[in-house]
Amino acid sequence: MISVEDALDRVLSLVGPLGSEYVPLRQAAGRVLSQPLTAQRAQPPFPASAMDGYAIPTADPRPGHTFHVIGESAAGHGFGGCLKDGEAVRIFTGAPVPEGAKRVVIQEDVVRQGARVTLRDRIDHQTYIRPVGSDFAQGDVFDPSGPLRPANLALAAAMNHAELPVRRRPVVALIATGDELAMPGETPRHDQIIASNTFGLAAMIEAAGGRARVLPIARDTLLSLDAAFNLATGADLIVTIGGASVGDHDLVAAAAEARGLERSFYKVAMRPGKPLMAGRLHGTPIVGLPGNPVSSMVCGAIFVRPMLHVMQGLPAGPVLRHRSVLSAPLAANGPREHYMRGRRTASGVEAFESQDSAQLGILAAADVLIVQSPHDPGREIGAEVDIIPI
Ligand SMILES: Nc1nc2c(c(=O)[nH]1)N[C@H]1C(S)=C(S)[C@@H](COP(=O)(O)OP(=O)(O)OC[C@H]3O[C@@H](n4cnc5c(N)ncnc54)[C@H](O)[C@@H]3O)O[C@H]1N2
Ligand code: MOO
Repeated sequence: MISVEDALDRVLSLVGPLGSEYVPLRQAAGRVLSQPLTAQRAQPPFPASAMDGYAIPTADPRPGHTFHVIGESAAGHGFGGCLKDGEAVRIFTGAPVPEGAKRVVIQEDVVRQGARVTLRDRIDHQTYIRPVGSDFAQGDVFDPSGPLRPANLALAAAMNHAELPVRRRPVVALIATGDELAMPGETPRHDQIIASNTFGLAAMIEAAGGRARVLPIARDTLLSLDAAFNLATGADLIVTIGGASVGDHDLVAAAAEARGLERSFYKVAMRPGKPLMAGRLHGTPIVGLPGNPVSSMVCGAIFVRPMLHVMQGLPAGPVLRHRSVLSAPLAANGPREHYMRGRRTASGVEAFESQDSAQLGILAAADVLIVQSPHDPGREIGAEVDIIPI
């Protein structure tokens, strides 16, 4: 058995960044740029008014000062002329500030009578002019560090990019295995259960930027598993679920070996998730998850998600941990790193009493995994712990 850290290094060494493609802005949310963007123009591209009011050619006007209004500048309809002493242009937010203007006076600070405006008693000292390029200059480089967020997309649009160069989404072939499995909505035999992990993992993969290709359930025969591997051809990553342990019907490794599996490791000192397997099958990375529903989801979060990050060009590393304090004690741990299903409470976090890796109800109620090191002697209320939000 290897450590979780070692296993993560090994699975991450099986993958690398995928190629890139251009996608329309509207499809780029959550994708990762494959090259930095360069602003095609400055923003604002002209000195722009920040307020509704009057553009005047005087930087430091006095109360009572009067101007003759000679035209209007609206957003999308600038004023063509140049302001001279004693003149003003009616202006609106976002409109180009005319040549010769030194500042904008907001309309609340003037009295307008016909074509004349007179400044009221109290006028502030702001110019209300946004200089050219005060948001970004032409040629500025934008290279966000993570998946594209809504604000990033707005910025890319403002830089006049209609399509963005992004990493290809990793295609993940998901193979659930087991004679006991039926699909949701089917009428299972009394000795069957419903395939559940598949759907949790598919959602996890897609939330992490991948595309899940859910293949038909493979039965517990070498022939059926072989057929499933054939269907996985072309995927960027193969993930199997179940059949990873030592039982007579746990045939995933045997079926993969018959096809030339280069195994990287089998068994990790973690709980749940001990019978995890990883390697390469004809060049394609493969991860064999344990079948227990919680085990497969926890291994998905700890190993598959970071692999998908690397495939999209994001930095390699473990899932982000936070610190919290215990609001209930933790019992001593055995030799495996324990990823305990827990919940946030008013004063910290606490682990659920049952940590059975078959119980999806508890996983669904949990909002954190509390990480307990191997051989940890146990912790009192108030002790600090690492948590992983889920
Ligand atoms: N003698 C030993 N027995 C077991 C060991 C061991 O070390 N020695 N390890 C245990 C651990 S830990 C785990 S985890 C499980 C993993 O077993 P497998 O990966 O072989 O998984 P299966 O036997 O196929 O299934 C286990 C369990 O999960 C259910 N399952 C499987 N796939 C799905 C699915 N897609 N959706 C929902 N549920 C699924 C399956 O019906 C079983 O109940 O082995 C222990 N045994
Ligand atoms: O380590 Mo197995 O993954 O629960 O129960």
